[in-house]
Amino acid sequence: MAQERDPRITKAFTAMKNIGIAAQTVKPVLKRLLKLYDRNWALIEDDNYRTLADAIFEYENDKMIQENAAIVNDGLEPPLKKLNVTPLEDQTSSSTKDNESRRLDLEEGEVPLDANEEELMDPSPSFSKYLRGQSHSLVYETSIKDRGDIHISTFQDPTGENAVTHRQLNLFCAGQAYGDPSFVLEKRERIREYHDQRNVTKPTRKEPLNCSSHVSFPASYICSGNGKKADASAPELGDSLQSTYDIASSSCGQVKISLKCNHALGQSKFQWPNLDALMKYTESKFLRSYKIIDPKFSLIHLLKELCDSYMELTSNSADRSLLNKSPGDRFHQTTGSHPQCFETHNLEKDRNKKVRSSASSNSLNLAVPQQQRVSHDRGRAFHNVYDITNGNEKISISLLDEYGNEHLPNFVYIPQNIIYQNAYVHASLARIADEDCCASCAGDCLSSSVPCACARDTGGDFAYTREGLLKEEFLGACISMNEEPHKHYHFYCPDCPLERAKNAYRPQKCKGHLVRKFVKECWRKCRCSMQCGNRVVQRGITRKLQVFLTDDGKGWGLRTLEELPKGAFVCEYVGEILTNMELYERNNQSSSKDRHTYPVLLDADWGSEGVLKDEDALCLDATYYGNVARFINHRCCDANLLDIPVEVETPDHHYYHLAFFTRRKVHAMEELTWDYGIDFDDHNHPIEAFRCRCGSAYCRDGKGKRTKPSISN
Ligand SMILES: C[S@@+](CC[C@H](N)C(=O)[O-])C[C@H]1O[C@@H](n2cnc3c(N)ncnc32)[C@H](O)[C@@H]1O
Repeated sequence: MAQERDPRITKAFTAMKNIGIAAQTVKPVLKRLLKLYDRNWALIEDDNYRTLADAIFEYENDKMIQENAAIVNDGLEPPLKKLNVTPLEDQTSSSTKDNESRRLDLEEGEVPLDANEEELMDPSPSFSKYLRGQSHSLVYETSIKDRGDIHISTFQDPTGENAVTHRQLNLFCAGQAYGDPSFVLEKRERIREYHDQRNVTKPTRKEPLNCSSHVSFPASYICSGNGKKADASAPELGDSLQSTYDIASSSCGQVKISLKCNHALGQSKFQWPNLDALMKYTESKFLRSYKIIDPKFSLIHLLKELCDSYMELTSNSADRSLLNKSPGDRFHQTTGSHPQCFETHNLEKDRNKKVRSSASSNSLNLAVPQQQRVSHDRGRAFHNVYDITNGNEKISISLLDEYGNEHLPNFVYIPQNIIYQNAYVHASLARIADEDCCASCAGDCLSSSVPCACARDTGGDFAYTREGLLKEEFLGACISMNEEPHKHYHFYCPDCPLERAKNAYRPQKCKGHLVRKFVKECWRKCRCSMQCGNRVVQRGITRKLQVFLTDDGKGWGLRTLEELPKGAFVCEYVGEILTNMELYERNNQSSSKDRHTYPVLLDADWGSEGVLKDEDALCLDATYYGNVARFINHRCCDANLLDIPVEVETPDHHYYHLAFFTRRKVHAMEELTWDYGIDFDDHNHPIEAFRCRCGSAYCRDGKGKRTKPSISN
């Protein structure tokens, strides 16, 4: 005679079925719980079977981890570390000693078999479709700790709409280790709804079953398909109509960007999308709309950058007008003031520190950069320009005068060189011969097994690494030329345009021009894409930079706000392209105070052709029109930047780009400097040298030591 079923078993199975857990999954766990709790049903039934539900999830979680480990072990990867996971079985074992003698009513085959119980064993048609051939059938949640990162991976599908096999899930976890937050969240929500429906107050655990971390949701997880860690946390579910989803935050977490969704206004069956998919989807829309071509573009980075910029502004900005939020502002200020914020300085005290007065006045009355803010705080004026480039660069570059004692620089920001008047720049497609371009390349030239024609000028190998840095060997050779120019080849013009410009009637003998190494980038006639790794300088500034007022009397300077690796491109020296003659005339016309202190001679390959015509002897002047490089101060010998000639569109090298690369790793907030190559002893030079305040131990300006350092690292 069949034994009469305990109605409590049926009720437990029904409760679990209601939250999508199949009878066959409930059975082993319930069996163990009864054993563990000494058949105290009250503990199991409490909180509408909360304990049972939690135990099932933990049990499945343990199983998943073990299976993941098995799969990973099958492959080449080491097993995933399993942290703090104590199988339910283990926990029960201690109790079982006491309870061994107790009879278990819920034995194998004792799952209720009457009509209702039948249903428990054979779930709804849609659910059974999902279950076919599967050993498990519930909301899965996996919390795996691997090398310190918590990966969550879950799936659920009580409706059968998203059938994912257990095996597939495991592979997903092991192979990619990226989770889909939507599943975790939905499951979590369903459990909460389940308890809510029954008017349950905050659940209380009678006894911890397991010390596994999965019950509380980790604050962050690996969410992106490209392996980048994003700060994303489970939505706050406190309010049933609204969920908040943190998607990005500043480095220290003070500023966050969240998505808030009002379920009541959206679809009835709200589901959180997978963050990675959401980012990819938005990115593709974004790329289409704004034609962004940088292959490294990532929306999550953009959002993180927004958070960091927010912090930077609040930290660095002495200008309260930038920080003060009006009701119409898009952002709410959610953080407290950064410790560095609003540091106060005494104007009188600072005034004594100031050495240089502004050199900004000039007869051309050129535009002052827009967006400038000048504020007054406790008697002191601050300058804070949000973006001195006026949107001309892909990245904004701020200007900060913490002392409030300097005039704003007066120039027009240009992102690319412009010809002043007479300079002859041979930049036509017809001048680029086939051997000067890669007409049969596609995509990224750096990924081709045989370097293309564009690598010919750099000895058959590209100057850049795949990471967009200058190769060690190439950089080393350039550093050596810079440190010991006398050891390298110099070209001596038979009729030097430089000397001609100084004195057309009685030009002096050429002093020699160092023949320098060039980087050669792919250009328009090349068939590779704009994302080609051999196009770095032409893609413009990507590093976070800031113009600031130096505290050692050099005037404005440029610093990096982020750490820069060795060999990184920082910016190009941009200005007006003048002939040397034009520059000389400019100098003669201006008063000694207005002397052009921003010219650079483009003489790196003057030896390639015979006598240079005046219109071919070019230089760049950033006095009136220039980019951020005009703020880079000089440092004798051990500067952290190196200027390197770059051929983009002109193979003849009379005109070329001058690009700054880091000579070594540069720390965030370090001033960026380069050695102008000034001979402080040359008193006949048309431009009088400034008194050097570089602070280098190797300063050449009379007072410093004369030995040259080697700073190749
Ligand atoms: C290219 S600009 C650099 C930006 C400049 N500091 C400014 O405020 O616009 C060159 C001028 O900066 C100043 N400067 C650059 N390096 C210096 C140094 N090591 N010592 C003193 N003054 C320097 C000199 O006035 C020089 O003529």
